[in-house]
Amino acid sequence: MAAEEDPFGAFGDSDDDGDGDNNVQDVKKAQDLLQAANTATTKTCQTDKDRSTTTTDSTTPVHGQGSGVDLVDLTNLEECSFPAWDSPVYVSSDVKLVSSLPLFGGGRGFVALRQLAPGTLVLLEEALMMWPDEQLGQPLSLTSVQRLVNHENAAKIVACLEDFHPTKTVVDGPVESEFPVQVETMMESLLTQQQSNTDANTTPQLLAQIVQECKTLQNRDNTAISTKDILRLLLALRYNGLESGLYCYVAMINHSCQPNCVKFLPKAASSNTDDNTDDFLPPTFSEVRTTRWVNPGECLTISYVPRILSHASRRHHLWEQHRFDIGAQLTPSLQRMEVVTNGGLPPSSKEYVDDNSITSRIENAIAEMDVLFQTTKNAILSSSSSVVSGRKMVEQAKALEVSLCELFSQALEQLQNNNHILLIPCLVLHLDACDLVLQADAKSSTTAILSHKQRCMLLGRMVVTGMKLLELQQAYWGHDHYDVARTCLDLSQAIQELLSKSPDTLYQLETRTVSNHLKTFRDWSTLEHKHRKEHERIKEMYPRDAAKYILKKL
Ligand SMILES: C[S@@+](CC[C@H](N)C(=O)[O-])C[C@H]1O[C@@H](n2cnc3c(N)ncnc32)[C@H](O)[C@@H]1O
Repeated sequence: MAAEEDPFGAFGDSDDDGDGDNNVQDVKKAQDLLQAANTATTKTCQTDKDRSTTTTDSTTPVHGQGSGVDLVDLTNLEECSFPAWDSPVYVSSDVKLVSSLPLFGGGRGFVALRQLAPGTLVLLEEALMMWPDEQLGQPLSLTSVQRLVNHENAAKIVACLEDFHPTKTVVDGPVESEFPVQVETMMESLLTQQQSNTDANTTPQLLAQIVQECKTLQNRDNTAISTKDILRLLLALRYNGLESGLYCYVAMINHSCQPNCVKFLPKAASSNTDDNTDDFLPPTFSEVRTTRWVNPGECLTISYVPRILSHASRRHHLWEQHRFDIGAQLTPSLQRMEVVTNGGLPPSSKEYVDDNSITSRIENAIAEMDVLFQTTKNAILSSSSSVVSGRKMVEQAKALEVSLCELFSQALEQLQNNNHILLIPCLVLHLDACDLVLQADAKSSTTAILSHKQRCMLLGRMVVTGMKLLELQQAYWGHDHYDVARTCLDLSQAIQELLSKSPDTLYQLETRTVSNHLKTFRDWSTLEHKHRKEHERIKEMYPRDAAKYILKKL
């Protein structure tokens, strides 16, 4: 399943927008507002577009890493439409769904017709089907297809899925080109698996049972649903499903390793709301926004890979799940962020990942630390606020923070590239762990458990980590991504507290690690102001109101 992201938690604060939408009459009016919001964003932001260089090679994608295609010729577009699909709630008039991309795998995709500013809402869509809770995080299997065919909207979903890649026509059609052969091989291997496997999710009995359960359903050409159709449904789910569920139009967005869009997790849109759920999207709705400037003729892309991974792991994951190969080549900006030790790229293969490679070992360590972080965080958030448990929680969070410092140093030592992409998740985890120590401390009932000195040292480490993280995120995502906003906020808050409590801590950082230009109170205060403004600037580029206006009027 392709990845989705938590958008609005990113800004680190809940914002009360004094609503004022009572006069909005209908969806049309709402769409005008949306257009206006997007236009306003375009006008006001001083973004990557205004900078002399952009770090992502957005207009010159290497096959499979960009959208899989170079810039599309806008004079020769074949628009595509799907009669079985309902129109999305909103699709920007500045993008077009086309059917003529030189891509294996359906050849369809969204293309920008005009330049799009970062944060532009391009698509708002209701899920065709959300996964049940027990499916979340689990690989899609025949059990998922069984749930689908028993869904209250099964007839509609099955009809819509006929247009998903690989389409029924491709599966049933003659094997003429390289691509259908690939699909054919996948179908055969699914069939062999289900015949030989003793796993309850793939047994022939289950397949036969699903065919029985489909008796009231049929293909669009009125034929009965066969074993082959069920396997095709499984393949279509695997190639097109997202973490939370199934969407038609979102599924038309192709993959890039440095994508220009993000699909927001529907639940995340409401997870930030303690008090006013009305302000957010219902969980079945989902939106796609740009995260950087997109040029006319560029394909809209998201990342199908769930986390930041090395090239070797991305390549294997994309092949395993989506059956396309991003190849061994990298764009120049990604190349800089992927080389290790002697300046070479770790060898990659679509078929397997070498578990002993430096990048694999670091990725495994990051995944383990991530689990530990989540467990510790859950324990802290659910703990009582007595002095004894408060002390214990702070100690646990501190131990985690130290381990994450260690993880970063180890990764840096082994990779020997202080711009490496894998340093990003190490630093994000470290920043989160610092925040957890502060949260645990704030939770303790009476007095703070951290001493003044301990707190200042921790904030100092947050500043160092935040500055490095910001540099890497800007190199990877550009300057207008909402993750950059989150780091700016963390940084400005840590600097602000140190300026008020212990500016000396900052001056000492300056001499040790950070920058030669930061010598005085004024220098740090200017930097704090700059990051705070950056956070506000980027936050403004992702207005939430537009989607809300549209949905309220549906
Ligand atoms: C979710 S669909 C995307 C829409 C698809 N292009 C279509 O026409 O239905 C995923 C499939 O699109 C193709 N695809 C997506 N991104 C690609 C890329 N960067 N390079 C090559 N193929 C890609 C792969 O075949 C993948 O399994």
